Amino acid sequence: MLSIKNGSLIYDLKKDTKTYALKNINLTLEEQKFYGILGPSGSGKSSLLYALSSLKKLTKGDVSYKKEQLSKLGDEKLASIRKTDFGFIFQKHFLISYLTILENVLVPVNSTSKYYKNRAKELLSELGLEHQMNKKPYQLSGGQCQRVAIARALINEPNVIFADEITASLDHKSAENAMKVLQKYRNGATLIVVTHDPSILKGADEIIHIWDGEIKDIEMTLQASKHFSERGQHQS
Ligand SMILES: Nc1ncnc2c1ncn2[C@@H]1O[C@H](COP(=O)(O)OP(=O)(O)OP(=O)(O)O)[C@@H](O)[C@H]1O
Repeated sequence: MLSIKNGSLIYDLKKDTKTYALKNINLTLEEQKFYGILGPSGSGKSSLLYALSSLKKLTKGDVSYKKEQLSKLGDEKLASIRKTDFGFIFQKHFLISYLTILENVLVPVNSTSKYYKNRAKELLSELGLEHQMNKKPYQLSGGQCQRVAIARALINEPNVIFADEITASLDHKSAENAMKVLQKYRNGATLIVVTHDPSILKGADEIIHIWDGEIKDIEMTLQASKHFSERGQHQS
C-alpha cells in the first residue's frame, strides 16, 4: 500500500559535505498494520517518515502510495492526499494559538458537525483532556498540547498515521495511554511510529531498525507471528 524503492535522501546537495540521511531503502508497508521505526538519534528515522509521507522528496528512488508514484503527482494532488488520507503527529504540536483545544482538533475536518464534535470530545476525554477543551494552547503544558495533536491526527479517520517521536514530551504513563488511544481509534489505519524508545512499540506488527540511514533489520514481533500462525491454521 505504501512503499519505498531504492530510496536515498541526501541533505546539503550543493555543499561539499553531503549527509546521506537515507541510503538505498526498500520497504513495503501493508494496510492496517502497526509499524515501529526504531533507531538512535540521527539514524534517519524522521527522514524515512517524511519521505514516506511525501513531506520530503527523495534524492533518488520512488515512494508509491496505493500504486501511485508520488514523485509523478503534482503538489496539489499530494496536498490533497495528505489532507484526506494521512494523519500527522510531529515532535512539535503545531497547535493554532488563537483557537480553543476543541477547535484545534476540528481543524483537519473543517467542520463543526455533531459527529465530528462528538468524536473530538471523545478523543480528548480518552486522552485525559476533558476539562481542557475550551482552553487555548498556551494554558496547557507541552505534554497536554502533544495529546491534543494526537486527537487532531485521529479526527478525520485517516488511512495512514505518521507519528514522529510523539511521546518525547510525555511521562511514561501518559505515553502509554497516548499509544493505547492511537491504537484504539486508528480504525484500521496503518500506524507508523518513529521512536528511540522500544517500550512504546508494544503491539507493533513489525519493527524496522534503522542505523546510519540504512535498514538493519525488520523484526516481526510476537503479535505478527501469532497472526501468521493463525492465518496458517485457517488456511490448512
Ligand atoms: N534539514 C537537514 N539538513 C541537513 N542535514 C539534515 C537535515 N535534517 C536531518 N539531517 C541529517 O540527516 C541525518 C538523519 O536525520 P534524521 O532527523 O532523519 O534522524 P533521526 O533518526 O530522526 O534523529 P532524531 O531521533 O535525533 O530526530 C542526520 O545526520 C541529520 O543530522
